[in-house]
Amino acid sequence: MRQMIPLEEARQIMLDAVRPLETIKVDLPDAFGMALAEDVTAPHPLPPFDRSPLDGYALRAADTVAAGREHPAALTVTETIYAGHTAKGTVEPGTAMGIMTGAPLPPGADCVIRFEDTRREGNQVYIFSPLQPEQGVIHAGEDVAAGETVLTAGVTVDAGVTGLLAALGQTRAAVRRQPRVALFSTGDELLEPYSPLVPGRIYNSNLPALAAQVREAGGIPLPGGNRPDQTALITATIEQALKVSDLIVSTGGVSVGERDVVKEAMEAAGVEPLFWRAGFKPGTPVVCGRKDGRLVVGLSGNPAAAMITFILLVRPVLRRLGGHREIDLPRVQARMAVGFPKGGRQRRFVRAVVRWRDGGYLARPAGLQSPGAMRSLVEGNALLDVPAGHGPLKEGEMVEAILIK
Ligand SMILES: Nc1nc2c(c(=O)[nH]1)N[C@H]1C(S)=C(S)[C@@H](COP(=O)(O)OP(=O)(O)OC[C@H]3O[C@@H](n4cnc5c(N)ncnc54)[C@H](O)[C@@H]3O)O[C@H]1N2
Ligand code: MOO
Repeated sequence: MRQMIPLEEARQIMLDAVRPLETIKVDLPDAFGMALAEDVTAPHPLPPFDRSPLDGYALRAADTVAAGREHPAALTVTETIYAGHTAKGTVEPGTAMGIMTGAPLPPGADCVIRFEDTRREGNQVYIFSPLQPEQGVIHAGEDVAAGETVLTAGVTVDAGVTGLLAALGQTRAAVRRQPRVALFSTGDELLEPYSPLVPGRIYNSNLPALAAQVREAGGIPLPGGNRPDQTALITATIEQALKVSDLIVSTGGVSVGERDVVKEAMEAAGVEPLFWRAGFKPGTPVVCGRKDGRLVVGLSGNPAAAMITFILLVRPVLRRLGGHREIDLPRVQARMAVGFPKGGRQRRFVRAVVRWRDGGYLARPAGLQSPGAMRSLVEGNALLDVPAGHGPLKEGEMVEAILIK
C-alpha cells in the first residue's frame, strides 16, 4: 500500500477508481442539484414567436417616415392583442394594433412603440417621430434557436437550468443517479444523541457533519451509526455497507494507536488497499481502499480534520460519481490581512475568512486551527493552501485559497 502520498496523487487514485453512476429519468423539480446525463437540444426556438417587449402599439415603420412633433402620424387602432392571444386581423397601411408585453407581433406590423411615447384620441393613435423596422420587436429564436444544443451532459441542474428546461417544455430530465454514501463512525468515547453527557465521553459530531457534507456534494447519506473500536464489528459493518452504497466513509481509528483498527478491518473485509496517510494537515492519517468497484475511505476522527479531508478528497469523488462536470471548488488568490505563524514541513490547509476588499481577496485565519476544533470551520469560508516547507505566512503575502462556502 502506498504511504504518505501527495494530495493530488491521492485524489487521482480515488478519481481513477470511480465512474459516473447510471442514468435515470426524474421529474424536473426533482432533478435539482443532480447532473444532466445527456446533452439537451431545443425542440423549438425561444421565444417561439416574434413578440412585443412593451405595452404599446404594433405598426408599420413605413407609416411613420414623415412623423414629427408638429405633424404626427395618425393611425387607426383596429384591435388590441393581449399576451396569450393572437391578432384576428392584419396591420394594414395606416393602421396600428394595441399590443401588450409578451403578445405576438401581428401580421403586417414590423415595429412596436410604447404607450408613453404616443397620444390616443378615440380610435386614433398619434406617433411623433419616425420608427425603424424591427424597433421594439423580440425575434423568435433570439435566445435559443430550434435544434441548438443548449445544455450538455455534466451540467449541474440549478434554478437557471430548471427554468430553461421548463421553457423548452421538458417535464422530465435525464440525470445521473445520486451516489449513496454509507457513513459510520468509530470510537468507544462517542455518545449517541439524547444520551446524557458523562465524564470522558463526547457527542458524535462527525456522523451528522459528514451526512451534511454528503448532501452539500449532491449525494445521499446513509448514516450507519457508531461502532466500538473492535476489528470484527467494523469489518462486518464495511461488508454490510458495501451491499447498500456506492461509497463508504468512516471516521476515527485510522492513526497509529492500539485501537486504530479501521485499516485492519478494511483488509479483513477484502478491501484492496490503495493508500494510507497523505501529505497534508489536518487529516494526514486518511486511509483508502477499493472493493467491487467501490471506494472505502477512513477519515481521521478529529472533526475538523475529517471535514477538511472530505472537502479535499471525498467531495471530488462524489461529484464524479454524480456525473458533475465541475468537481472542484473554486480557488482564488488572496492577500494575507495578518500574518500566520504556523508553517511547517507538511502542506497545511488553514481555515480562514476570505472577503473581497478593494479589488482583491483578503484572507484572515479563522480562529483555533487544531484538528479537533470546529468553530473555525463554521466561522471560516475558505481553506488557505500553504505549501510544504513554507515558513510563517507574512502579512501582505499572496496565498491560494479554496472557497468552501
Ligand atoms: N502517536 C501518534 N498519535 C497520533 C498521530 C500520530 O501520528 N502519532 N496522529 C494524530 C493525528 S494527526 C490525528 S488526525 C489523529 C487521528 O486519529 P484517528 O483518526 O485514529 O481518530 P481517533 O483517535 O479515533 O479520534 C481523534 C479525535 O477525534 C475525536 N473523535 C473521533 N470520532 C469522533 C466523532 N465521530 N465525533 C466527534 N469527535 C470524534 C476523538 O474523540 C479524538 O479526540 O491521531 C493523532 N494521534
Ligand atoms: O493529521 Mo491530523 O488531522 O493533523 O490532526
